[in-house]
Amino acid sequence: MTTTPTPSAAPGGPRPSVRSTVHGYPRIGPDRELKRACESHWKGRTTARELDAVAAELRLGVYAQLREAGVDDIPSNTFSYYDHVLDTAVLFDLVPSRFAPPAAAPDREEELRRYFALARGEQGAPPLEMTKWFDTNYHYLVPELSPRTRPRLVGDKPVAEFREAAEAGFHTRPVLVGPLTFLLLAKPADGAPEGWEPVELLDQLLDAYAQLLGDLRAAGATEVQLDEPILATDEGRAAVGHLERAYQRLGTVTERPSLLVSTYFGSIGSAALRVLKDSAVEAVGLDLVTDDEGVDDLVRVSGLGATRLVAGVVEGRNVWRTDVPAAVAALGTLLALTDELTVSTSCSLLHVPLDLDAETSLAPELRGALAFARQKAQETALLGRVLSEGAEAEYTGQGGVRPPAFTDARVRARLDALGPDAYERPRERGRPTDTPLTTTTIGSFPQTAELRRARAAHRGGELAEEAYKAVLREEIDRVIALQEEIGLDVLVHGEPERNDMVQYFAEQLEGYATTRNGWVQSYGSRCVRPPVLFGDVSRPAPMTVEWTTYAQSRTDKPVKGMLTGPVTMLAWSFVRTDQPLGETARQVGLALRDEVADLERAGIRHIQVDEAALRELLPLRSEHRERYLDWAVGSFRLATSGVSPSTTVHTHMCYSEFGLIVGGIEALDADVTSVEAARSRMELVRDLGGRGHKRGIGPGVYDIHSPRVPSVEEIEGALRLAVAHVDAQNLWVNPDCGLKTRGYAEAEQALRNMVEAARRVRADLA
Ligand code: MET
Ligand SMILES: [Zn+2]
Repeated sequence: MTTTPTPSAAPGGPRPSVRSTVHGYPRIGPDRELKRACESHWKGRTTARELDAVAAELRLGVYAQLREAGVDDIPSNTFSYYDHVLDTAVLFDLVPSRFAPPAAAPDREEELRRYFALARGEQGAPPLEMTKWFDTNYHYLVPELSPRTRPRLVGDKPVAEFREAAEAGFHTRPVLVGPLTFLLLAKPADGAPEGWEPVELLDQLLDAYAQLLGDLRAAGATEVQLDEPILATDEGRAAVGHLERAYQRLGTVTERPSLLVSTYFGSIGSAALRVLKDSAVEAVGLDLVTDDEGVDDLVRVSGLGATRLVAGVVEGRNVWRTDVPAAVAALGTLLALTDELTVSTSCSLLHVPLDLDAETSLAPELRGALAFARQKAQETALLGRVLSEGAEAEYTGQGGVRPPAFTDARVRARLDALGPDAYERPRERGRPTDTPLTTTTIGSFPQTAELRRARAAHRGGELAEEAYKAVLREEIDRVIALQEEIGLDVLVHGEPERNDMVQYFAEQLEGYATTRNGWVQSYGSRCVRPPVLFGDVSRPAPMTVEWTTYAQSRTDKPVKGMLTGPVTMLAWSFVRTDQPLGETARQVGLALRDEVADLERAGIRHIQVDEAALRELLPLRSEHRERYLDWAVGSFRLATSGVSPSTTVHTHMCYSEFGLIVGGIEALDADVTSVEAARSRMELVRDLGGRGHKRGIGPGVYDIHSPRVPSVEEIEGALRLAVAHVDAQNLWVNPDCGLKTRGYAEAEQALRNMVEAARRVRADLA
């Protein structure tokens, strides 16, 4: 390997002083301690003090780990019991009125109870809505604001955590959600006047932030980080006026720490960058990984001058090792565009697992290409040392992160040989059924404790393969019998063999690896283990045929096969970055196409390919969307277009805000599309109806996210609304998502009510 000469601001001059930091760090603990501690507190098994003690230990563990990694500037207030946006709302007293106000002097028990009630709901008060944090799989709680909301500083979490760290010997940089991002992510509360927007509270909120900055300074903080990822979206970029006002105001606070405005998940454009450069803000953090435009923006504003650049060159939300020589070279270019530089991650490390050292069973070649949060912290520290101390010797051998063995010539040859007809089904293919309002479900049935135990025992080697399979077959028998008895039209096998809709397939596909301990927070105490898509993907053997055909053998009614689509397989995995995502999606599409063909050959007439995450991966900026939808749709069509015209292709999505991708949904060309519509009053049905959608549509008629059983009348109402917009022959009747998180008692009753409602509406049509 060739060693890149270490750059310095002035060739031959003194080395620049470059520091290192990270924007944030995983909070869940090495062994998901936070999950366990929260869940046992919710069950009433531990006191607030006991929970607080676990949390304090986790925080100090993070600081110690970052120091040990060699990171110079350590962030604090990156911890949260549930979500950092929720923390911000509570900090500034932005709590909807349906939650009882706190007692005059609430004790800690009461304080935490109220906090978790916002996240999880309580008697008579449903929780705040939860939605995806930008284009990640982390979910935040959406603040509800109205013109009557009065932001004021009522909490001290950032100050308390700063002090706690200081007492333990760590001088930290408190991290706050920035005011602009907070307001643009909030929504108007029910009853707010039409057209009113939360950003109208900006000035009042800034006063509260100003007070907080003063408090932090008084506690000894010298720098504060304000996260403004909203600037990577169209909406944020359009709000430069507000941005200017916000940082103008915060800049004038007399006794304050210096301000780092950190942006991530994409470039922010030169207009926003110029505003920040010209403001009183001392440092700006830029994501230089997600797209190529960050450096261009810097050039366009002629560099940052005296404003310090916190350069996000270490990828914060994927798991690949940094190509250190390439990063050193990139940082060299940046040194010409700023007087002062700090090396950082592209975003918070919240989105990657904690420590690669906890993985013992990954193949060594793959392991050598990976870095989790702790390793990424070490990388930023190393980059800082290389630039300021010339520690080149430390990184010999840290380039070339991807061994060539991960490519598969057969996969590439097969894809190259495909013509355009591989992506097309005939336009004329008749109706999937003769009945209007065909009833079905989305795929999974309740995952009982017994099933989970059997799966764990099978994994642990205590339950032999055949015995495990017998348990699964028994479960399928029961699910099929139940559906027949309830009177559903298109049945499913219930997915009892799947731990997770992505991991199940990742375990069986070539090119994918799964981790033992690679947990990442998804929401609250819920963590997921995204698999790693590292190489060319192919399907060595059928993945679902055994279970689907077994189910079909138990009934005369059609059984629908269930697969997870290419985009969702990518969205909920860590994906290789050495080729465009679209290319990787096509490989997954091809592997699924093989599975679809095998299902069809085995006599399965309905095949569903779930694209639950189609909306999630939609680029944050509209200019990138057409290209995305192009490859997303292409990979789905590759997976599904090999079937005969008489096979019914279904797809499923679980979001309600589809406005932006209605065209994409149409382009998938599925025969039946089921969507989450229960909570959005069938807006999508109207949208599609308005566009003259010709294929089947199954707007979810009830919300499976709640244990509540919907009444027949309620479902009937939803269906009557739907038939007003969609031809009844095209209307399918189903819940809004899979039933795996529900119990049998409620799932069964809800399905009975659903089938009865469909019968009533059908009878009226006749
Ligand atoms: N087929 C899957 C299920 O029913 C789809 C879930 S979408 C998150 O569980
Ligand atoms: Zn779903």
